[in-house]
Amino acid sequence: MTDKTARLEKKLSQAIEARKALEEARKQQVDTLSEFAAKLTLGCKGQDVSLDNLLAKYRSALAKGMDFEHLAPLIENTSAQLKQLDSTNSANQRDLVTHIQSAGKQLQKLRGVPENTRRKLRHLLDHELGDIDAIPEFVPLLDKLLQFYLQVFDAKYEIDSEAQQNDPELATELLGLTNELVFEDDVADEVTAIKHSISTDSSIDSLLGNAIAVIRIFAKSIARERQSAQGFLVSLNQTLEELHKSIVDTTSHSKSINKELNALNERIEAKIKRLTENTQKASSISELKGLVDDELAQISKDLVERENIERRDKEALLESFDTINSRINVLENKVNTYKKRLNEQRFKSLLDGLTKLPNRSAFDDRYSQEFHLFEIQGNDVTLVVVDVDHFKSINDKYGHSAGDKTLQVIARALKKSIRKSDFIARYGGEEFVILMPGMPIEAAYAPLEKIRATVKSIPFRFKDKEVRITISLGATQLKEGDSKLTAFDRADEALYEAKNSGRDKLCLRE
Ligand SMILES: Nc1nc2c(ncn2[C@@H]2O[C@H](COP(=O)(O)OP(=O)(O)OP(=O)(O)O)[C@@H](O)[C@H]2O)c(=O)[nH]1
Repeated sequence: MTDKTARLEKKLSQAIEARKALEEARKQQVDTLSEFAAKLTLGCKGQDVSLDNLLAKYRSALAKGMDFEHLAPLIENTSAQLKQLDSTNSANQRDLVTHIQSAGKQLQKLRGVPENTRRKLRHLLDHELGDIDAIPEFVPLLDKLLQFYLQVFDAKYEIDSEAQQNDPELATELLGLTNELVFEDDVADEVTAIKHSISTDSSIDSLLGNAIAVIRIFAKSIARERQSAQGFLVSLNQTLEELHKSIVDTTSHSKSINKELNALNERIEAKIKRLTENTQKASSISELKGLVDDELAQISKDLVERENIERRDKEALLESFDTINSRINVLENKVNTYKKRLNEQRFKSLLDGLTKLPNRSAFDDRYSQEFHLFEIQGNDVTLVVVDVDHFKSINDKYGHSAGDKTLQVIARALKKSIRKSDFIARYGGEEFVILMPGMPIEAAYAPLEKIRATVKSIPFRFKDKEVRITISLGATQLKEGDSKLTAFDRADEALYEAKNSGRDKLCLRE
């Protein structure tokens, strides 16, 4: 009898141990989830200051191990803030579109716009620009393009004779702007055709049409980018909400199971106590047998019930962790893919689409850094401006794509000829800049001469004719009292001198 009671007590204490282990495992899983949720919030950082603050609070609450009931209001606030951010973005974008459209409507009212251009403009304003969302990095470029459009438009109303209808300067400017934009591969042919048209026809009407075409392609690519960003944020938000719900469900489910188990435990303990008391009180073996049989039957039933509850709890818990885990995996993949895209986009926006060299924005950044270092350390920095000679005639004689190919070949040759520590960028059109930190101008002479000779020795072949292409270079060294602009102007003057003294030359300016 005492044996049976001891066995029951042992079984009970084993059950309690198993329960403890289960709770420990659950605690560990919840800790892992909390850590992951904290990392996830870092993915949303940088969108908005108040959102950043809420996310920081959320992370610190998770780090302190705050339980989910207390986290719930924080999560609700964060979700509300995310929604608000989304509606603010939409409102800003609606404003931008309204401004663009009202400016465009005014333009449409003006007389003298060629019918074809007017039609394209109307389509651009009514459809394409309406579809875009303003991603901050793209706004300045879009703005530049629109300003360019207005500039060409003004030019149209200033011209008074047929002879002035061409404006090569504006054409070069539009070409430069188009070069600054990085387009997806699927529109590469369209962009090449537009660039060709800009460099072969600088009439104002054609420039107006081409400016619209560039804005159209650009707006499309922004809309695409925005859609994918929006899709990502929406699904991130949804998955976070689902995750939150799963965790809250699991927690409340565990709470109710705990209550059930505690009641059952109390019942079992009371029965064991009663059994012990009754065995002592029993006056005959048969009375004792009857009592014990009844009680044991009850206790066994309770223990089976207990096992069932625990099994169900364990299964439900495992199932809910599986769901949470798979949601987290999906989310993690989405976050990684999107981060990769963002990095690519950031990287792309600093590269020149044609030559894949750093573009002018990248140069401006690097030049500021080098200039700053020069101001505090006074080290030697040589700045070089390189320009392809008579490049226009290559376009004119052999076509715009031959011109593009030439720029790519020269860019590769320049890149190969400089040191790892030097920096080269395509500054615009057929112009490149090189920064040579740690290089005094006297020492730069020989390597720059070598670069000039290397380009001259490239065997270009167009229309079965061997063509020699040369470059002119102007170089200067940063000196005390310089600003970025004065130093750049000095290098430009040196280039001008090289051009004026017959091209295919390197000129230095102290
Ligand atoms: N193919 C092609 N041509 C371009 C590109 N960017 C600018 N250009 C052309 O480069 C030419 C530059 O001509 P100019 O500034 O007159 O100079 P140049 O003919 O090189 O003559 P010099 O500099 O005086 O030796 C213009 O005809 C532009 O249309 C481009 O990305 N591709």
